[in-house]
Amino acid sequence: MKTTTAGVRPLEEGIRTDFREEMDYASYLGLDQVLSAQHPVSRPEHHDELLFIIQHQTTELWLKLVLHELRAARAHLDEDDLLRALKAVARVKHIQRTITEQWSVLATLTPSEYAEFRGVLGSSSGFQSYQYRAVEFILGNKNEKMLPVFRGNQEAYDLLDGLLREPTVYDAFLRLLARRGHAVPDEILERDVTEAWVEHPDLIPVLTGIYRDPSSAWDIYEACEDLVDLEDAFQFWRFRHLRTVQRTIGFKTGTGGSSGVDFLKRALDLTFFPELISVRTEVGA
Ligand code: HEM
Ligand SMILES: N[C@@H](CC(=O)c1ccccc1NC=O)C(=O)O
Repeated sequence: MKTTTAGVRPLEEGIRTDFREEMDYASYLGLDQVLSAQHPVSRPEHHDELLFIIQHQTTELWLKLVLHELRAARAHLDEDDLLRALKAVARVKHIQRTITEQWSVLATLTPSEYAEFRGVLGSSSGFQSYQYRAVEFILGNKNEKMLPVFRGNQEAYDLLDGLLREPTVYDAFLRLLARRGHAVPDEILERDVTEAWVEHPDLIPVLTGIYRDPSSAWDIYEACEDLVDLEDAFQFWRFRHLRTVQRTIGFKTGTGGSSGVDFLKRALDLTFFPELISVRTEVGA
């Protein structure tokens, strides 16, 4: 009878083992920088602060990729390459699902554990996440009142100031629709892109026409549904964040100075693409 042995798997002849003179896994990934970028400030160091830091840093790394892909999607839309834009959006949706799922790790931080080191955080808060703001801006939730928060960080300020002045992914999508001959209102095509998006009622009939006859523009119809997926996924992240906040600090005031849960709740009422929601009221009405 074959017995199970703990044993040791022999290394194959061809496996490389000498990286004294060439790039290896750690040097390619810059692991010396990445794995030495966690600096707990609690003294003595609290066991759970590493979790708190890594949860944020992994989210920020994923947000860096989200921004990279949304910039690419916007560029592909500007080049009328809708399918290539949708491939970038599809990747973003998977990233969003990943960062939403990882809330389950932070949810293992109990209120008592968090209270033991929350004090060392000072006024720092995720409210000051410039990559989160950048993703909100490129999707259309622009707010120039956010920029002063980043006066002390020129790189962050310039990133957000740039995105504030650029068209959003939705602008690029609607301009593509106009180039395809759809009656996108001029007020949209000529809008001040530094402003937050507000619903344009005259756009709804254009989208209703597509939703009532998808065969007239299947790729546009699919793109609309993908944008709604993107918004849903963003809201799911906001909701998981809100639930995590509620379970760790209840209804305390936030370190960033907000009312906390009630302030976060109001973000759930926002929508990046209001007309794509309103069209659902019209279809089948
Ligand atoms: C124990 C865990 C957490 C607590 C208690 C918490 C609490 C809060 C609170 C109270 C706010 C409102 C602003 C303020 O007054 O501070 C906030 C905002 C925010 N937090 Fe967290 N947070 C936690 C984890 C995270 C994590 C892991 C991230 C990931 C990056 C994050 C990202 C954000 C963002 C982006 C905002 C701004 C949201 C908005 O403006 O709507 N938070 N957080
Ligand atoms: N605003 C949070 C503090 C907090 O969560 C935080 C602090 C420093 C860096 C990131 C944070 N995450 C999200 O806000 C609180 O009120 O406890």
